Amino acid sequence: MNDKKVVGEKAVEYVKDGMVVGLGTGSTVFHTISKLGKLVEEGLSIKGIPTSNQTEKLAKGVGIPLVTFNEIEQIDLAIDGADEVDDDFNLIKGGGGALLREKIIAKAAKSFIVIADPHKRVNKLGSFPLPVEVVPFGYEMTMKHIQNLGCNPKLRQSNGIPFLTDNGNYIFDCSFPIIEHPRELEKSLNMIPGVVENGLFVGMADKIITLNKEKSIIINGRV
Ligand SMILES: O=C[C@H](O)[C@H](O)[C@H](O)COP(=O)(O)O
Repeated sequence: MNDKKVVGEKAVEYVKDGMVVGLGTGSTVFHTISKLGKLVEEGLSIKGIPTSNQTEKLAKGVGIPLVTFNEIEQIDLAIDGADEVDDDFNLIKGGGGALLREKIIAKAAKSFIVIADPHKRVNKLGSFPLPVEVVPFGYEMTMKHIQNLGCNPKLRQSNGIPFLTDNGNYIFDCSFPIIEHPRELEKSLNMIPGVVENGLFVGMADKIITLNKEKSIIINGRV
């Protein structure tokens, strides 16, 4: 059984005719987007707004009509994966480098559903290095300020050169000890000049779709 496929396809049940849907990035939401493409083919009428160039390409490929922010009033629902999910619905995202657009879209959505295979579930965030997007200008100095918050930042590389996000920025993957206070850390990071955004999503997710040990689907909703 493909856990990512199971949770990814389950999320499709929340998509209704006429909705504007925020389309996340990654290997879990791949299954959501593929399934939505099939439903569009069968007559479902939705508009998608992608969180990355990769997702834009995928969504176009499966026939989902896309919109941009200047064409819509609001996003009804955003669906996305995560790198870590804690018991309080806090997330680490950005393993694929799409965290900035993902956060903009999650924030704009009336409802935000996170799909996570069981490996993503943790008691406390921090085993997965936290992605932090920074502008290239002065990144060496930005790195020192990030480091002062108590982590070991590594500049993400791709084929021997710095990885570039869809926004033309760099990513530091920051190994913290366990993150005890995600809200505070999220704010402190974003106070550093040069930091564009970080992968902590605190208090944003409304629903987590995952699997339990027996591989049954569980859906946790914020009360
Ligand atoms: O930048 C990438 C995103 O935050 C992804 O949603 C996250 O990395 C999870 O990806 P996957 O579903 O491939 O594990």
